[in-house]
Amino acid sequence: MTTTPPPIAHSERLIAVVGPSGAGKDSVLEAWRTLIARERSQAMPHYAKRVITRAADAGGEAHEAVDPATFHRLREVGSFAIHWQAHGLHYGVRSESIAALQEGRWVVVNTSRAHLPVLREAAPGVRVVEITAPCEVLARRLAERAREDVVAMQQRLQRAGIGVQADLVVHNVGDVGDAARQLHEWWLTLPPQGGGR
Ligand SMILES: Nc1ncnc2c1ncn2[C@@H]1O[C@H](COP(=O)(O)OP(=O)(O)OP(=O)(O)O)[C@@H](O)[C@H]1O
Ligand SMILES: O=P(O)(O)OC[C@H]1O[C@H](OP(=O)(O)O)[C@H](O)[C@@H]1O
Repeated sequence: MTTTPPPIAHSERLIAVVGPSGAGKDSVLEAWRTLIARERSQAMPHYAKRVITRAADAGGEAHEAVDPATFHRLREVGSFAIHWQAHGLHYGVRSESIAALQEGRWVVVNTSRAHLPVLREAAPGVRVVEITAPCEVLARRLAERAREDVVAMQQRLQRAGIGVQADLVVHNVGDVGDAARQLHEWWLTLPPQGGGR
């Protein structure tokens, strides 16, 4: 039996970061975190950790690695506020990972473009940030990152065209710090979080 994720309260402070594989979602979020840390007056948004059926040592973000059986069990008992599937992997965000929304804090989740319609149903206030780059740039970055094999990279590139309606589009083609700055400037136009910025 598959459980439908419950509605997400206070979703107006949820930021969904999406974009094609290799666009630099993780990199821009990391650069944004560094930027905010430098400007100490600003409270950090909460970055939601992901549960993924991918090996812990696969590289990239620090995710919670689980096997498929564990993932399905967690999903069936309703542990996830958000969950989706892509690239043959399962992804989930535990309810406690977005609990900061209840305190009026901003919560950032790196999620899937294909899953956005479902997420918008559960979280009508969600703000969507698309991070993107041209196809040839994606191909080069995926090859350089070398986290996936060639077939998996091709499959990721084939999804590059999935369209999104976003509140902010960041073209991450130059310095990653510039992309993070664009995201930051946009975030500063939004209502401050509980406890201020
Ligand atoms: N502005 C940039 N300039 C040069 N390289 C970049 C830039 N942004 C990201 N990269 C590099 O591109 C690769 C992909 O970046 P990253 O893993 O952040 O993308 P992603 O969108 O999170 O991808 P995925 O969805 O596959 O996890 C990484 O090796 C990263 O170091
Ligand atoms: O192609 P779409 O549906 O946008 O997204 C698919 C998935 O690919 C990326 O995952 P990863 O970080 O590369 O594992 C995204 O974060 C998302 O979870």
